[in-house]
Amino acid sequence: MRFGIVAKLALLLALVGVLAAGLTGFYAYQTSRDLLVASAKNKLLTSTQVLARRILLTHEEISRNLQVLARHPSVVSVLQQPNEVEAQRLATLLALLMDAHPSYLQLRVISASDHGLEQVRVDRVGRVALRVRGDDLQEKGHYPYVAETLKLPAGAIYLSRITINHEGNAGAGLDQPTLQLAMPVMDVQGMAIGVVVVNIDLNGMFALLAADLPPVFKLFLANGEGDILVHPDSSKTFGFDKGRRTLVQDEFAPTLAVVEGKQDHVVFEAKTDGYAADPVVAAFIEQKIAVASTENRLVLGLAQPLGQVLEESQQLGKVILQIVAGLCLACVLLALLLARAWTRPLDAITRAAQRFANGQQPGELPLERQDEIGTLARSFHQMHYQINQQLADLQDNQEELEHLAQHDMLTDLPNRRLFQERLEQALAHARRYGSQVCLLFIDLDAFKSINDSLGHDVGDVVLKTMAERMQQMTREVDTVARLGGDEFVVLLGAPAPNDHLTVVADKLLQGLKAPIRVQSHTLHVTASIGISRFPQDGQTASEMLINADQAMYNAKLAGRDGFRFFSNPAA
Ligand SMILES: Nc1nc2c(ncn2[C@@H]2O[C@H](COP(=O)(O)OP(=O)(O)OP(=O)(O)O)[C@@H](O)[C@H]2O)c(=O)[nH]1
Repeated sequence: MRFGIVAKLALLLALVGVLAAGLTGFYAYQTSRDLLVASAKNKLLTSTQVLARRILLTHEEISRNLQVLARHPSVVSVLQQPNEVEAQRLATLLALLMDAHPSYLQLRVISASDHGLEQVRVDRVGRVALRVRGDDLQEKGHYPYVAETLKLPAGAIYLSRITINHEGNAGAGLDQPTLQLAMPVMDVQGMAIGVVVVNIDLNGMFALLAADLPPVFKLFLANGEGDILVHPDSSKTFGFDKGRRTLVQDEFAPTLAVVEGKQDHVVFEAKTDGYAADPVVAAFIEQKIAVASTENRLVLGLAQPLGQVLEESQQLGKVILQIVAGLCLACVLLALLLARAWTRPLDAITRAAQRFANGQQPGELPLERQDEIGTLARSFHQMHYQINQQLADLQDNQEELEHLAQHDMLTDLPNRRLFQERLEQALAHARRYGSQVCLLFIDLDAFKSINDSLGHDVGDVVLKTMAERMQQMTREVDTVARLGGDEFVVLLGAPAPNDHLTVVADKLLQGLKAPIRVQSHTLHVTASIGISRFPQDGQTASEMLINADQAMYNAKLAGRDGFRFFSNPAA
């Protein structure tokens, strides 16, 4: 039972501790996880915005280059009066520009006349830019980047759709994701006489733009309708080129709001469709490009596997788990110690109660405590005191009862019952050791007349006085008893020869008849004594008493105020 309370209390405290530690750990882990995801989303959004800004800057740079070319005298000259010297100078310039910009696949100066004949064209072949000459130059007037650009005002930029380039003379850009930017070239009258066109290697450009992004960041690009143009899984790009559209909003549903222009950005956690096994955290933004074209919106996104984002939280989780385990252990130990400390005073009270139940002293109790345990201890102490007190009273009462059962109420002398016991003991002792027992039977003379003449109260005083005198005149080892009425007996504790007995009886007679003053009366009360001795006058207690009584009766017959020895008539 005692262990039960300790165990239960310890279990309860340990449970509370473990629960608190566990919940704290769980919320710490959950909060760190949420913070990491939120931080990853922020980082992704910022990186996507930086990337979009770079695209804008790249676009502006290309525009500036086209503007430089569109106004370049060599370009105007070649378009107005084609000549080889100027064409070669221009080709060299274009080659230099391509060397400086690795994402430029092709730079061309195309005439507005001659069905849009390519006047000067430089293609990228491997790592070098080479001029294309003669019959390899083609008529491009029917291509939108020529026809549409020629309609633009001076300095305006044409931006093509981003597509897979299937143009016959695309060179290195053939079957590659490409976009074309073009600008009209004006003569002094402001008439468009040709265009300058640059073909951009989309993959190359994005590889450069995204070069300093963390490798775990995956790049996504879609056009304004959501057609995926750049994707970690290249099979999902340019679906429209293969006759089936692959849309970014199909892969990441939250991007629909951006594609539809309802939001300029979204950040979310989502399951991917195959290129990564785990869910990802992603940020997508809309990037507008200031050109007169249907292709003036891009949807740009970056994604990072959630597992990689949470790597740090996994580490933290392990540390938290270790801390929680340590805390739990500490809680259990602390709970045990506390439970033991708290129940120790209760143990002391329980032990005290057990000792008390076994009749021992209860021992120390925590009486000085001011709490409920102290109250319990003090109550127990009080209860212990009262029970002891009652036991003592009971003992006293029992002793008193025993005394009453064995003593005469009036004189407080041993009564007949106690006297009988003592006489039997004395006889047994005498039988064993061959010693003597002497019994003096004393009866007051004419006591009845005192009662009758002076009243019972006076008679009582006489009886008490006689009893006191008998006790005073006998020794401690002797027993004086009142058998009833005015009959007393004296059992001598030590054997005495007959002459000594005579002295004792005489002394008693003399002592008893001394005057007694009661109220206004002076009484002279005598007594008669009969003596019986063991072994000669009787063998049993009743024989001894009867024979002493007989002897006393003889003393009465002889005139009272005297004593007689029992004389066996058969002897
Ligand atoms: N006051 C008083 N009287 C008692 C008590 N017990 C008995 N007596 C009386 O004691 C008297 C005893 O008288 P007895 O011994 O028979 O007669 P007696 O007058 O002494 O005459 P003898 O014995 O022949 O001398 C009776 O009257 C009883 O009523 C008692 O406790 N108190």
